[in-house]
Amino acid sequence: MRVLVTGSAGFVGSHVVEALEEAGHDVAGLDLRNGEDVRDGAVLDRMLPGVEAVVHQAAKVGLGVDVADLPDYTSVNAYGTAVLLAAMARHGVSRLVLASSMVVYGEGAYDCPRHGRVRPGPRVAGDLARGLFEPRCPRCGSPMASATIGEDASLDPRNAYATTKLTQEHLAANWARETGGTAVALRYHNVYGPKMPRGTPYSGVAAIFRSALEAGRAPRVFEDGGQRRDFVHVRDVARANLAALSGGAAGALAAYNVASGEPHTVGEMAAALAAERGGPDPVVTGDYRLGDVRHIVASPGRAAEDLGFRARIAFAEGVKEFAGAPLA
Ligand SMILES: Cc1cn([C@H]2C[C@H](O)[C@@H](COP(=O)(O)OP(=O)(O)O[C@H]3O[C@@H](C)[C@H](O)[C@@H](O)[C@H]3O)O2)c(=O)[nH]c1=O
Repeated sequence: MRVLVTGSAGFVGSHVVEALEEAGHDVAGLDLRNGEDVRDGAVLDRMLPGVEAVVHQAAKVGLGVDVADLPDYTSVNAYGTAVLLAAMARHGVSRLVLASSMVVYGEGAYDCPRHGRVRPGPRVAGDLARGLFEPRCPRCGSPMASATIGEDASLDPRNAYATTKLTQEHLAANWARETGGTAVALRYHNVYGPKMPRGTPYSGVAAIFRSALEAGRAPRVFEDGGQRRDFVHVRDVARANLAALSGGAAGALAAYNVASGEPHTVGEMAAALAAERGGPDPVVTGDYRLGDVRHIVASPGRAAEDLGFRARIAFAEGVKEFAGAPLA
């Protein structure tokens, strides 16, 4: 297939390009680093003729918790996707794979012993400052056990980044309905791996820990380090994109978790990276970021069933490689 990858020079995008080429696809790339803006319809008009599918990775990423960030996130993620979809319609491109994110869920799922499956709201500063990190049942205050989250869970985007990621899904669903196109949204969990951007506020915790260790500093673990995440290796994420190119159904958007199915705590990630690099040992600070979710544990079953995608790189193996791999 002739495939256009947007964000092709980025962390995930560059691995996607490699995976698609290895599978024999004819890949074109578009990236801001090469002066190509997805919001520029004329650029798309030049690149889309002959393209059969678009894999849309270009986005403004990061935490996006500052209201001042809203215009930029909306412009790049929401408006950029709208321009891309309109151009795809003009050129009769009928297949889209979209990089979405687990942030569309907000907090993870929990089981209350009295009320069953619960989706708690944001944790409050007062509780976090007192070290009360685990969300309690909003109805009865009982402690809850974290549970896996599936694609049918209610969506609860809580910041600029999350809101524009969900908007991208809605726009893609609209495009699919109107044009009969096929859209697959991949909700990435915590992606890590070679070429991850060096520790900036915009990169994930694995890169931030890795950068600290490289500089001889101890990784600083927030809360008590018990926050659960699904760390999924970037080459597995690239394979998920490849699988998504032949998934989905005409006229609709299908959304999938892209996850390893093997949750680990943030403390485990810090400890494993520090052990691989020979220290320094992580420091558990008790600090917290307001707006962070406590646990988000993915159910990877639907992607396995519908797309045949199963992550192959286990945590121990992936972290061992990442500890010594190049960062961007
Ligand atoms: C930066 C940092 C985070 N943490 C904790 C906070 C969280 O509980 C946990 C995970 O934090 P983060 O990796 O920042 O991600 P996160 O789990 O909040 O996820 C979000 O993060 C964005 C970077 C991505 O763009 C988003 O798509 C989304 O994945 O690690 C530390 O303990 N130490 C640190 O130095």
